[in-house]
Amino acid sequence: MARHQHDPDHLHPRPQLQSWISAPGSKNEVMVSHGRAPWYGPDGKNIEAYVVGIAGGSASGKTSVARAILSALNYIPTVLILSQDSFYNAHTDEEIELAFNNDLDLDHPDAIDSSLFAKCLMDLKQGKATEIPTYSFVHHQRMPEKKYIYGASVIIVEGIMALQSPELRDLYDLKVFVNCDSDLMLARRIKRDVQERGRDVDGILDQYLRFVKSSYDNFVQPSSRYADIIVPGSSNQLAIELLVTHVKRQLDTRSLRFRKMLAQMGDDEAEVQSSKGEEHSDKQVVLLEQTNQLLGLMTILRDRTTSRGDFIFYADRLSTIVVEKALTLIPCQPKTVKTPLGVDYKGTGGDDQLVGVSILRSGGPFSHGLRRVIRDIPIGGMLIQSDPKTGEPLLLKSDLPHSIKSTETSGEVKVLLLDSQMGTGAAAMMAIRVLLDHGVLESNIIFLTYLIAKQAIHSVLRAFPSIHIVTAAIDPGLDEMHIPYNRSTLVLGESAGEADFAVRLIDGDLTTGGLEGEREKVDDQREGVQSEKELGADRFKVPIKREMEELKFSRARERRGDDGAFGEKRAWVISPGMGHIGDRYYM
Ligand SMILES: Nc1ncnc2c1ncn2[C@@H]1O[C@H](COP(=O)(O)OP(=O)(O)O)[C@@H](O)[C@H]1O
Ligand SMILES: Nc1ccn([C@@H]2O[C@H](COP(=O)(O)O)[C@@H](O)[C@H]2O)c(=O)n1
Repeated sequence: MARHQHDPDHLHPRPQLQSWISAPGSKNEVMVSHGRAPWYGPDGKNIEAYVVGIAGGSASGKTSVARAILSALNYIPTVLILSQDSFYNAHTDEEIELAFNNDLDLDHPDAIDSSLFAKCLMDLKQGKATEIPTYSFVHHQRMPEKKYIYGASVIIVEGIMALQSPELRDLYDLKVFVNCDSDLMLARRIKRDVQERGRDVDGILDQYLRFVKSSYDNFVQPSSRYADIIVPGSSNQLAIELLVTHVKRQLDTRSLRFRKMLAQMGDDEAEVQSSKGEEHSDKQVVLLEQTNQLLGLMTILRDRTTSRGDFIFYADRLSTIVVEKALTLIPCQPKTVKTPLGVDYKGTGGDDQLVGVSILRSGGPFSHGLRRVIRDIPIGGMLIQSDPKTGEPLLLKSDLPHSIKSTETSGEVKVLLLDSQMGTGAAAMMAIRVLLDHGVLESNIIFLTYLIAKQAIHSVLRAFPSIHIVTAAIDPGLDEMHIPYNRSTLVLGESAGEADFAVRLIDGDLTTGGLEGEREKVDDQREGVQSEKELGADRFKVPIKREMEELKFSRARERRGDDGAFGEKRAWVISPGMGHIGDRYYM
């Protein structure tokens, strides 16, 4: 049974449908819901997205079937409809003129850029980010802008030639053909093309008689032999329900209980490692030298009686030390400058390809440290939080620096990935997976943290053996806890102190009221240091608020004296640890 199917669903508010391509009449749609659960296994390897290919004649009802499936899968975090319409070839001026005279054959398989279509689909299926072209039926032309897409769990492909190319067929998990009466298709097409594509009836009929009909007979209809399921083009609710049941069943077999699996695997592996005497010897982990000065700092940070002001001051101080250490892992470029005396000085320069990515919100303190060391470094954010019921990490949003989002530069970028602590390693793994999906090289990722649970080292390095981890401390314990919560005042993302930014963003009182004000005052005192807001909070604010408006921050309620625990929330906590670093720093 599907993970969320029986959730009475204020926990999973109804997803938003958005059309993501601005060209008129675009059929591409993406459905985004509360967050994306791990799309990879504990080995860090992506589990492929489920792909449904839908073919059928023009106006047979392909898009309508795709949309019906999409709405029926409303508990799946990201479902994408990818239309073949986006992949029409770019045309020359002569071809455009022919098209306006209904003299261009746009119904031949060669009219579609099938290899680009297959490449984009392959990227998405493998969990990678991709860029989709946009096409205008009004201008008969491919548009200059491309659309960045990342993170679909289910992809529904639709197009008249969707089952035509063997390259595309190989990528589908399920092949569907929409079978519709020709007269009905023509009637629908006339109506649609007049209303949506700026055509006149004479032209539509001309084009139909010249190209559309013969293409249907010669290419489209014969491709129905590849279909697993034939769906009628009208009165098709029952067929769609059967289709959806099948897809749901397939998806259920892929669902994971990720964090628990990691915690258990970490335990086993840590035992094996200790028995071999290999604890922490891995050269990928850089533990700061345990000087008296560092131990003194850690003592203050671990002490439950440390005031919030002191906690912030010493956390900031420690983050700069960790950042400085991490920078020693990045090769320097030689750089010659002129001194004020006009003499050459042969020194070194920073790496232009270096960026920071903060796992929000716990990475916030590190962003401050990083900005103190490299003032103008681009810093992106990823909003990852825990599902309160399962403890699984959920990716709510990623806002990455341009150099990571661009396929041209992502292979060169070096990323300092920032989070206050790593408990099970689940949030860290998710963040690393996002970076890899964008083409960042594993060996170019350095994870910076104050504190890491021993087990997390094994979990993360087992999956991603080439990353580096720089930490101030390694703790032995990781305990599963069951924390009571009141359903109407749910706390999210507190497991092991890993990213829990959303909770603050969804509570108007906290973001606009007293506590935020207090934080602002602290930030104001730091010259040249970005506030939490500047570091990404605002960018995440609107969508999170909209999608999760029913969720409230229970701690705030607790402080206000509300009670009524409703259920239990699962969390993994590092021991002896530093407590909930996000809360101690921000609240
Ligand atoms: N099952 C159906 N019953 C009634 N009208 C439908 C049905 N499916 C599609 N249509 C209508 O037919 C037109 C074309 O449908 P669409 O799904 O866009 O076709 P395609 O994607 O195959 O070109 C639309 O106006 C749509 O409302
Ligand atoms: N510039 C273009 C490109 C394509 N067409 C027609 O679109 C039909 C396919 O789209 P459906 O949404 O109907 O599947 C195809 O039959 C082409 O003739 C067009 O008119 N102009």
